[in-house]
Amino acid sequence: MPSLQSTLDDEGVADELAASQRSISIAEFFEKNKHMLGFDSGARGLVTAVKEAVDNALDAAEEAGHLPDIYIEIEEVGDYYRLVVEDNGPGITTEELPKVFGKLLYGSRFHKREQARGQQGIGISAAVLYSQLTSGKPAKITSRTQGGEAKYFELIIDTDSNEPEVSVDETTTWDRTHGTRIELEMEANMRARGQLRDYVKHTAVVNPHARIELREPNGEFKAERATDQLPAETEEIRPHPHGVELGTLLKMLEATDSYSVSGFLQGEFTRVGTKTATNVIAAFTDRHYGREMAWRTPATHEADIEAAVTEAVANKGQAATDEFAGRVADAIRDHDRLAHHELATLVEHAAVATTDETGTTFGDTVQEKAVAAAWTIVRDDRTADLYTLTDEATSTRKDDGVIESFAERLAAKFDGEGQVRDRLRRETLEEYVERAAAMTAEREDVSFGETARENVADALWSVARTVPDDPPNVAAVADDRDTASALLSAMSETDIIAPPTDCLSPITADLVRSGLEKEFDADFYASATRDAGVHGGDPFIVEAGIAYGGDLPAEGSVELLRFANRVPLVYQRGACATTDVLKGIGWRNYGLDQPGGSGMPNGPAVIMIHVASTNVPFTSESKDAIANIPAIEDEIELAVREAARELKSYLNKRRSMQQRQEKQDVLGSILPEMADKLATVTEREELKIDDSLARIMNNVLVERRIENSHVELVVENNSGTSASPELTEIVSAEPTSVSDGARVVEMDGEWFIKWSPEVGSDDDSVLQYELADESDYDLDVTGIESAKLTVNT
Ligand SMILES: Nc1ncnc2c1ncn2[C@@H]1O[C@H](COP(=O)(O)OP(=O)(O)OP(=O)(O)O)[C@@H](O)[C@H]1O
Repeated sequence: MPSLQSTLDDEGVADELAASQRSISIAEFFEKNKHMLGFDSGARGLVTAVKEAVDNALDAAEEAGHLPDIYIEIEEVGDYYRLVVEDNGPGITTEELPKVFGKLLYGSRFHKREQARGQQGIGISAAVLYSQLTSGKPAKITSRTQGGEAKYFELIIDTDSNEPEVSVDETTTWDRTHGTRIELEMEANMRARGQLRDYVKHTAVVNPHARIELREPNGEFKAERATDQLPAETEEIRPHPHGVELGTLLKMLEATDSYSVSGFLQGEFTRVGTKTATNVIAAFTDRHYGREMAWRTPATHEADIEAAVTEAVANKGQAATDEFAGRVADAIRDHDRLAHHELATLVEHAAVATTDETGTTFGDTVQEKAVAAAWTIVRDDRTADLYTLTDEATSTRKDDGVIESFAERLAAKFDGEGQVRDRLRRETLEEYVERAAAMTAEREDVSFGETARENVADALWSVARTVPDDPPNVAAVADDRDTASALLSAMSETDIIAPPTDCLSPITADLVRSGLEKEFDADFYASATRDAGVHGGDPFIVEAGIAYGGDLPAEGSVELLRFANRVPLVYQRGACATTDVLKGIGWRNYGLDQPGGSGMPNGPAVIMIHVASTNVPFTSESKDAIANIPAIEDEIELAVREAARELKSYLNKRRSMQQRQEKQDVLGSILPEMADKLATVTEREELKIDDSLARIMNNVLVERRIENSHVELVVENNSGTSASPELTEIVSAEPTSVSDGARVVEMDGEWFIKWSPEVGSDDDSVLQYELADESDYDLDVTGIESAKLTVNT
């Protein structure tokens, strides 16, 4: 077939192409790109549909303050699978229901800054779309709001218009008093049963307040409620100034009712009050207008100032002129440094005071002339000033002559056109320093490196003054990208307290731990919850947990559990920021095996990571993986490292205990033989092995000595630190004369005598009592690791 080009000229091709252009409906687009929404295969499609429906069910129930009660059923019906998900949420009104299920990009959460599982308003309608595309059947929905009648709908999505097409709309009966039931038929298979089970099981782990039941062709799974406590209610918040993008800022500037930037900042952002707004505006003004250099005032030139001001003032009479000039000179002397606008204010005050004193007026023109005359003298000494500033800011190794010529060159830069007020932006100042330094380095054949240049620019900028000009108003900022960009930079460089976290509902470290304990039989658990960070104006919190040892499989790499807003992430583990961060950590430092020193660590461990945010940045609409956002990655790393440090100290301790035990075992087998030999050779009584072993091993030794009715428990501390063991002696007769500090409790004919002595290093403690009758003895010692304890009773 001939190509378009071979049959048509350029214009013809363009016309032909123009004729074939048409807009594409959202539903049509997703129909062709199902994989983006997680519906790329029958196996995966089923998992995604369950996930979307269950996430919505949990969101809805929690939002209405109900403890979620969710029922999931998957059944094979002919060529298709039927999925039913029921919840006890608030139900959906008759007006809303068709749009919720029959229109893509329709939802209640997209514009809210509040933690929720749903974000985009695509999930459930995409499942409806997938079901109708593969089975040709409509979605069947029952919903009932509290006190209302149950409604039954059948609908499909019209992919051309992205609008619901309702075929059945009637009243029905339903045993739930409120909630929603959705029934979808779709082409599917159970090949992803593992992922489906994992999703439901892990959802139960991080949502202990939910009751979830799953029935599928090959079995059942039931997660009963572990707590009646709903997660803390979240509040909607405004964006935080840190991390907002320029496009978003421009949109907000256009939409706001505020006139001033200060009002805008305080009204549209969280954590901005008057003080923070003032700080942001100062930084903004510095960027927008630049700062004014404040020169060291010429202390010895008072006479010159008076003369210059006098000369600038004409026809005001000798006495008034002298008074005015004197006042200006005095005021200048009172300042250590002076910027142009400060000089103008000071001259204005002198003019008013002189008028009060002498009755002669000094108007704007006279004041301007006086300012110009005095300013010439104030800035006249700037080479010396720049010399001192540079000398202080650079290393002492720099030669005086070098600094002098640098200062001269830098001072000359301030002679340029338009430099009347010595007002300049930071970039210009840096450029001046750069050029003067480069020239000095070249001419004097010395080095004037990057750090020295930066230090000099910093020193000069820190003595320069923020100008008093009003910042541009909101409309002016919105109109100009550069100005808006300056405001954005000012917002991000100003210290602002972290956003409130009541919009987030982290699992909390304790529940992360108990979630892991509930799910995995391990020897050790650790968890960490970080403070909130900000990304794109949205706050986020990262939590991490580690389970180690026990029944966890020792072979192969550790298991990673990923969660975002309490939703388990099932697919695309390799594309997730959590995986990348985990791979980048040097796990050998924390006691886990890591072949080659990078990549997933090996060992009997489960690592769980939860990112909670008002807007989790996913890599795609299917919400399978968290994007590589540096601020979030840093927090993931810190959370994981925090938990990993606990793991490390646990493993170190365990290792040293193992070594100790091995040593003790070896000694335990050698010592009796040696003692036996020694006793034979010396013909003396055999040594007490336990005592010697305890001393060699620096153990705490506990011995019972009985003489008639008198019983002693001797605690001998051979270790280098003090010990606080708890001893419980259980006897079958009533003890008397029990030594101080003991608690005696009788239970069913047995007496429990409990001591908690504090025994210093190399010291001992003797605990005693009397027993009139014959008795059994049973001693229990706690508070000391078994490898560091020898009990000889
Ligand atoms: N079971 C339900 N009970 C009550 N309201 C529901 C239920 N399911 C969905 N909704 C409402 O319908 C809206 C659309 O749901 P949908 O799954 O399409 O998007 P979402 O959950 O907001 O976002 P996402 O696309 O990220 O999942 C939700 O925002 C919610 O307001």
